[in-house]
Amino acid sequence: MRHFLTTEDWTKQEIEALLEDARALKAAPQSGRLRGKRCALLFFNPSLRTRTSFQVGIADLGGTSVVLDAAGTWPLEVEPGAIMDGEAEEHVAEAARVLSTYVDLIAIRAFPKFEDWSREREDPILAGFVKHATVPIINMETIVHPCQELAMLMALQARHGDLAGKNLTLTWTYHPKPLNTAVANSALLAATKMGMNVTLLCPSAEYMLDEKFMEAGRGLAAAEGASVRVSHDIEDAYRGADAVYAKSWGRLDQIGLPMEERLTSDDLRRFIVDEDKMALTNIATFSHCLPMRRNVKATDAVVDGPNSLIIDEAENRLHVQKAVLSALIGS
Ligand SMILES: CC(=O)N[C@@H](CCCN)C(=O)O
Ligand SMILES: NC(=O)OP(=O)(O)O
Repeated sequence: MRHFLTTEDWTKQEIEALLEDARALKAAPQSGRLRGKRCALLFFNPSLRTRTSFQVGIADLGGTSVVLDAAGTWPLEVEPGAIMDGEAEEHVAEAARVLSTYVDLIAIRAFPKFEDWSREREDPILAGFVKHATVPIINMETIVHPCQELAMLMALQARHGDLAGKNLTLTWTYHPKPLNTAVANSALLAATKMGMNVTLLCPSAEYMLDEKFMEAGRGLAAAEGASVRVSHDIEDAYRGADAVYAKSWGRLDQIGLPMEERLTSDDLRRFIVDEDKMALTNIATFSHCLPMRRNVKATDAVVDGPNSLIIDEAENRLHVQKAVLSALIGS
């Protein structure tokens, strides 16, 4: 039995095969590959794209899905051995095993709570389901977002062809709230796996991603003869980029502090993706996972410009997830 938890568990050839199948599914959306199959989609956080594209995609393949919003199910405990005298009414040991008797696959979205990174970086909710469920698990975004990775790669390949040797600048952007690092971790993993040279642009060393993802990215890049570098210099990081990917994230060293102590300096609004910065690039494409605050993360001119891939990438979520579902439980 195979899961889709992180692309780190899938070889480059397997990722290429998923992308190839996604293109086939885009051309011929309907099939009976999931006939008789039932999927549970469990959301601990909001979603527009993931929720819709999974439900529609499962229907396209002849399967059925049930969406469970965590707010509408029982508060869940995931710690092994917990004395459950707090908020949680149910342990993942039961939740995962019971769901496994009803459905053929469980997909989970569970962002870190940004309370204790040393624990959250182990992805405890997803790990709890993997441990106790007896059906395949798909990660719909936890500390990585592998479905977004595939959608990003599909959009980049459609525009750039072979991605090997192309330069991707992954830029941090301002956002009023400290956001999850999952999509940034994932953009790094996906791009390096395909042999792109990644420049990670962020304001200072405090904004670095978790070293385990940096190390993984460096390893993947090295295997493809590509590179990962970090820059805190906006002009330097944009120069020569073929693709710009934007994401905001909160400082890992501030996780657990009260929100009023985690405010981002207004000065960092200058990291917005705008036409002046894009003019430094090699006529780069622009993308972002969405949802996106316009004129905070990127200007309207960039978002609505001819090199913006945001809608293509979002559409691709449907196609790539159908390929993943087919690979895990399809006939
Ligand atoms: C506003 C917010 O929390 N955005 C999330 C959503 C990512 C895509 N699902 C983030 O930027 O991490
Ligand atoms: N990009 C993405 O995962 O979108 P949603 O959060 O709307 O699902």
